Amino acid sequence: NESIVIKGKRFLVLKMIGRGGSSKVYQVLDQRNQLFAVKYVNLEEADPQTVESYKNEIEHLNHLQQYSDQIIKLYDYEITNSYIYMLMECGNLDLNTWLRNRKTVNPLERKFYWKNMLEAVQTIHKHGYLSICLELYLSSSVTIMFSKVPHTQTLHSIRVLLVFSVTFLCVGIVHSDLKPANFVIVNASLKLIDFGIANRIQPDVTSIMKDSQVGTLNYMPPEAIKDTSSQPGKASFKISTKGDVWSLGCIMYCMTYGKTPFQTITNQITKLHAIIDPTHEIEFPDIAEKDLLDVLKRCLVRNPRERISIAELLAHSYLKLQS
Ligand SMILES: CN1CCC(Oc2ccc(-c3[nH]nc4cccc(OCC5CCCCC5)c34)cc2)CC1
Repeated sequence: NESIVIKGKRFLVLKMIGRGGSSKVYQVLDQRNQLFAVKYVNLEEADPQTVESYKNEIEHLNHLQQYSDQIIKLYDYEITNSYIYMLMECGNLDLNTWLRNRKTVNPLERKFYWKNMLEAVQTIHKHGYLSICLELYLSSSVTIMFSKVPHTQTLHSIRVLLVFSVTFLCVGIVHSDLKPANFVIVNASLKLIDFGIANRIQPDVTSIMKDSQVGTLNYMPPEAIKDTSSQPGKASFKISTKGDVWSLGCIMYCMTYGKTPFQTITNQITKLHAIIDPTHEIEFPDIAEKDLLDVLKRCLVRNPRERISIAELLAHSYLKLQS
């Protein structure tokens, strides 16, 4: 077996976990026989935008470590002009594979995984770009308030910061491509492994397209399809945190009914129309857990403004541990 050296530490490669265009994820052992996941990105053929997207993802992942245990741990990383190595926490199984292998889901396990997913997504919404820039703006304006600099200079710099923060307000701080393959089971809880910034990672070559869920429409919110203002590949400001609520609702729908709401529609165009068509009623077969039924119905509301929020979902009676 080959080995990898990251920041002077040697790791033994056990197997490849998954691969994307220019990236691969390996399961490795360190000298103390600790298990890690290493994400390797080959930058030789990567264009500057791709390189930037990876650096962006590392920055985000590094920044979010401190806020929640539901974000995969990033222990170290090494960036050169030709490659990136990210030393991360290794999970047992991604949620997509887990869902495919499980016919029935234990209701308590489902409830626990739901809480983990909500906490992970709330973390990237709360501590994404938006809050960094607001914190910057607020802290700087407070310092200016108490400093002795002449007013004209002060007002000018507040204006600059205001423009800066408003611009960031428009740039999505949401994942906007959530699906089960973005979550991994580590011991008994779910953790988010990427933020939809860098290119997709598929499982190892043996598993074909369907496993990696790359480009699946099954979790896409209606507003992302209707949003004509965004060019392909551009983060559109119309996508809000509510888009992630729709995607999480689709994941939970799958954990409840064994399939996503529009999975039976195989033609991709027909599927897109169904997702945005208000007359296409999503079926909610009756289940014992009435609270869960309510959660699903409130997540899968086509109008993002009427859709339930992450904060309301975390306060929802479904997550109370009475049952
Ligand atoms: C199909 N087969 C795959 C291996 C194994 O499942 C996983 C094990 C570990 C993990 C993982 N841990 N830390 C991880 C840190 C980053 C990325 C990670 O995966 C990336 C990508 C791997 C393919 C599936 C989608 C996620 C990471 C993830 C899947 C068993 C099922």
